[in-house]
Amino acid sequence: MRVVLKLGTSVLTAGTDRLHRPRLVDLLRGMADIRAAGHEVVLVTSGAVLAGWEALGFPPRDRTLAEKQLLAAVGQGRLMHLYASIADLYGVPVAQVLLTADDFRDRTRYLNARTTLDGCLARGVLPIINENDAVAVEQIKVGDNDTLSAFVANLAEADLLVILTDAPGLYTADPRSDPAATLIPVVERVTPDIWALAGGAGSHRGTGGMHTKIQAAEIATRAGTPVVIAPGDAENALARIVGGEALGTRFLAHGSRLEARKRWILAEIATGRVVLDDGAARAVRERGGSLLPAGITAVHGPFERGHTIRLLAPDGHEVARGLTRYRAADLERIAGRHSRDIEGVLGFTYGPEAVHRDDLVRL
Ligand SMILES: Nc1ncnc2c1ncn2[C@@H]1O[C@H](COP(=O)(O)OP(=O)(O)O)[C@@H](O)[C@H]1O
Ligand SMILES: N[C@@H](CCC(=O)OP(=O)(O)O)C(=O)O
Repeated sequence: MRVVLKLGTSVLTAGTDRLHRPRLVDLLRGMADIRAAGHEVVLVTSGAVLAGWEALGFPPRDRTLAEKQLLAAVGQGRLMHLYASIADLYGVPVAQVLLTADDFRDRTRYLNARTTLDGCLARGVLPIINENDAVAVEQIKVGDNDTLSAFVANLAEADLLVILTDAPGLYTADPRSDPAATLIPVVERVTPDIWALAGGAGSHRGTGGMHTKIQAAEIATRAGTPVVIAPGDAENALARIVGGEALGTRFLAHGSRLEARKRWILAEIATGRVVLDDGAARAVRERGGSLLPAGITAVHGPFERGHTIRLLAPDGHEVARGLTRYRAADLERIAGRHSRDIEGVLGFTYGPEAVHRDDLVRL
């Protein structure tokens, strides 16, 4: 399974004012354990602002954006240093990836971020993601790491999103203020009744409380990824959740990830077209195979890398639709050529396929 794990400030501090080192050791051991069992982990972490606050000797709290950016700039490096040194104990190399909303909006940046994540996972590196707070002004911010983790789950096409926090899961009311509140073990759909359960902005150190977690669950489950919100202080929480134990609250996915992806590809407006030779048209239509540049006879742009394009048979009949890995101008130069020539012709390569079979919907 590919798992995106989100750790909130509340988990990293374990109820204190500082990053709680023993808690970080436990969490990293948990990640190392499930990696050793064959799973892939992408970590989305908060805690930069808190780490900066700690490093500067706990100055009076100031909620302005400029102050938070300053604290994050001070804290992000320290946070990463802690992660890197503890992960080292378990032989896990780490990578820092800082993202903002623009990285999800701009298709080229989106695809490049995905390439980096895939590269990390293929090499056994643990990617550690946070919002790039130091540069992200209000207009370009995702704003909270729960939502960021749902975007990352889509980007990484995760099989599961686990959000660990300081509450035992989603309760019928904020358990801090209502002692009679009880745990909701399974949420089939994020309905208005579920939204109504989210209290205010959460703990005094966290951002967003349960509201942003429900929002994250809605985004991820719509794209086909189930979500678990669970307590960060439960022993072996991650391994137990990945093993299927009912810990915290599980939000069920709407259909499979592949179905969601295909729905999304079909919903895109496709103005670009490529014409395939007979062999390629048959491979795509009959086997759902990838489209290689060698099978392309004509390119009708303009389109950019990552856009949805139409794949036409030699008679003009549309056989499939898919996301192109190359923009029109580049495809024109490599059309009809062997994939091993791509780098020589373009000076770079995004891989041997023009449209990968995972990005293709047959019609
Ligand atoms: N219905 C609810 N069920 C559980 N927790 C809730 C609910 N409504 C509000 N909360 C609050 O949300 C808090 C978790 O959010 P937050 O402090 O932002 O954590 P994090 O730092 O992990 O993102 C909990 O401590 C809890 O007080
Ligand atoms: N990017 C910020 C965290 C933002 C955030 O959503 O915090 P939290 O509610 O603790 O997950 C930081 O690193 O401090």
